[in-house]
Amino acid sequence: MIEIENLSKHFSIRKHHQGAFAAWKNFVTREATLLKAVDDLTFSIKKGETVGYLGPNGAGKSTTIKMMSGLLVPTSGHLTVGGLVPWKNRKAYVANIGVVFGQRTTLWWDLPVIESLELFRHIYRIPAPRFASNLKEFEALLGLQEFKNTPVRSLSLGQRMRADLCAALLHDPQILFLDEPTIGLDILAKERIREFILHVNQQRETTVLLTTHDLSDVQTLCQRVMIIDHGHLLYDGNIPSLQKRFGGERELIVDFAEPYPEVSIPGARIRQQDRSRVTYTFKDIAASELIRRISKRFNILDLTVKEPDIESTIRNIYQHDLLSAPPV
Ligand SMILES: Nc1ncnc2c1ncn2[C@@H]1O[C@H](COP(=O)(O)OP(=O)(O)OP(=O)(O)O)[C@@H](O)[C@H]1O
Repeated sequence: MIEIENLSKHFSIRKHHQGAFAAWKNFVTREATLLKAVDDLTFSIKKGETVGYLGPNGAGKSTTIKMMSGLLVPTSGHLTVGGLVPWKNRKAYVANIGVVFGQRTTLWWDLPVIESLELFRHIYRIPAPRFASNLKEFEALLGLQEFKNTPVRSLSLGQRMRADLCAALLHDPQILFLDEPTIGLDILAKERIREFILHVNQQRETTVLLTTHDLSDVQTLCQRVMIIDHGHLLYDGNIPSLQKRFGGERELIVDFAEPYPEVSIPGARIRQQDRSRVTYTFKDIAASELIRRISKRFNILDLTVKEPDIESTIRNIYQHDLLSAPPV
């Protein structure tokens, strides 16, 4: 569905010197440096996949999405989406994609939501029955009724995002690009949007590429994650493998039948001991083996195993540059 090979986007940035002489020098020499926002990227995405596209600020995520949606032309490399080149076959291409940028709306600011949606019907030449049935379905799922006659400028952020999602999908695109679709939303609004994206992916087999800094979006929606930084692809795989490779330690909380004075176990560290409750941390040993070792020596009342959360795994990767070399 999406094929990307050796894709790069470089920006030429003018150097800025301070002062009048420097400004003159700037003007005369037009000194520039090259910023490699996306650098030699290769990957492909199959129909129906939901992929989380992650990376720290400035990593090159939006630049990639802009190229994929045809808003930017690459410096070099190959990119096709559904067999089309996004910035060449514009008309045929936009019929195939839906785009939502969390930071800005594609709707008409002064028009009521429903009139904006009607305009999309004309722009995309959506047949009337198709438009009506899609609108009915999306209205119900996104709860648009309560604000469909309100001008876009007066909507809350969560309402605006719901209206934007509806607008992006009315023409039945096969691919949906989402750039920070839940940014700034409260937990309930986020949940509603995630449920809607899942529904669309499952019922219509829409391919979804999602950039977000909210990792619970990724956990709920994505079977696959790609991590980029400095324009390079650093990781491409699923969340469990990422956790296994870069996750922190797991925790085993044990409630003993009585307080034992010495509860050390080979393969685990004691993080906390509070009378008969002990918290162990472990990484290179199976939980079942650890439990076996403990139960051999002590009487146990209760056990809980806690996985490291994805948030701390990703933080660990960014902070320690764990993926910088060699690339996967
Ligand atoms: N039009 C442009 N001209 C010059 N530099 C640009 C332009 N667009 C993006 N950049 C630079 O390219 C790099 C990648 O930016 P991009 O917006 O793709 O990052 P991002 O991963 O989406 O970041 P964020 O999570 O902060 O949105 C940044 O250093 C940015 O300043």
